[in-house]
Amino acid sequence: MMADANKAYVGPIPSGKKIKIVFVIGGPGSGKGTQCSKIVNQFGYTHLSAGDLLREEVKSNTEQGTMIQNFMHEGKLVPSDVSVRLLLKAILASGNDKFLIDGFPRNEENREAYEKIINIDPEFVLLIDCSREEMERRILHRNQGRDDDNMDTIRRRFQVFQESTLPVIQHYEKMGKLRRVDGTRNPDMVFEDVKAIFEQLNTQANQVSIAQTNPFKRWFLHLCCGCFDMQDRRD
Ligand SMILES: Nc1ncnc2c1ncn2[C@@H]1O[C@H](COP(=O)(O)OP(=O)(O)OP(=O)(O)O)[C@@H](O)[C@H]1O
Ligand SMILES: Nc1ccn([C@@H]2O[C@H](COP(=O)(O)O)[C@@H](O)[C@H]2O)c(=O)n1
Repeated sequence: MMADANKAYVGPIPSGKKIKIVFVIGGPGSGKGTQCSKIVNQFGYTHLSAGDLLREEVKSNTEQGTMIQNFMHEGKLVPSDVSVRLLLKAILASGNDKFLIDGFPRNEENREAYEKIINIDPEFVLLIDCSREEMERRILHRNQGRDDDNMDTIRRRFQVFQESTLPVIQHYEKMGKLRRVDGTRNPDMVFEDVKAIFEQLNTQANQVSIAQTNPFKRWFLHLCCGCFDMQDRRD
């Protein structure tokens, strides 16, 4: 049997480390990767694409790589412990403390395995909403030589999205964690909405840290927010 590094023990994440996770989900070709690059440039996250990590693993020529290739070729989801361990390994290898996890969780099994193995509550889940016709058109024009960008596999990937990913979306919606953007527009317009969501997260984080560290600034912030409130009411 060939040596298989990914079956080796990985983790856990050191308990004192504060790590921020944002999940980015959406149908195949909805523009997840495209928006993630823009978020990375503007907000300094590390982009981890579950699909890219799996594609890398396929190249490793291991038994696990061949198993993954078979799942991907059919547009099916790879067993969750495999994708979660690849994600964990990538998080541990990175020096960063904030991650966009793109294309994950794709089903309830992914979500449960993540909660068992990584268990860092996502700040929020960004859903890029797009019509099926538009996603299909984009994938067929993508031209990146992906083995799964053919009509048969695309059909299967859409089916997986409908049957397996929608319950995950509903789960996060119930928890108040879902942030939905209309992904049918051009990439810059979509990013305007995405940017506003990340800016809001930064504002909340700043207010929390100010409140935690400095009572004078907390009082000042309270005063300013009060003034802005009054300004809003006057307008
Ligand atoms: N808003 C957009 N408008 C038009 N084309 C787009 C838009 N966003 C992305 N694209 C193009 O559509 C194709 C798919 O985009 P991308 O790879 O970002 O999607 P994805 O959701 O990551 O796909 P997959 O799930 O299949 O990996 C790419 O060729 C990309 O350049
Ligand atoms: N959580 C995941 C993510 C992806 N896969 C497999 O990879 C294929 C391509 O994914 P993209 O996000 O790059 O479109 C996908 O069709 C699955 O076969 C997975 O199993 N689990």
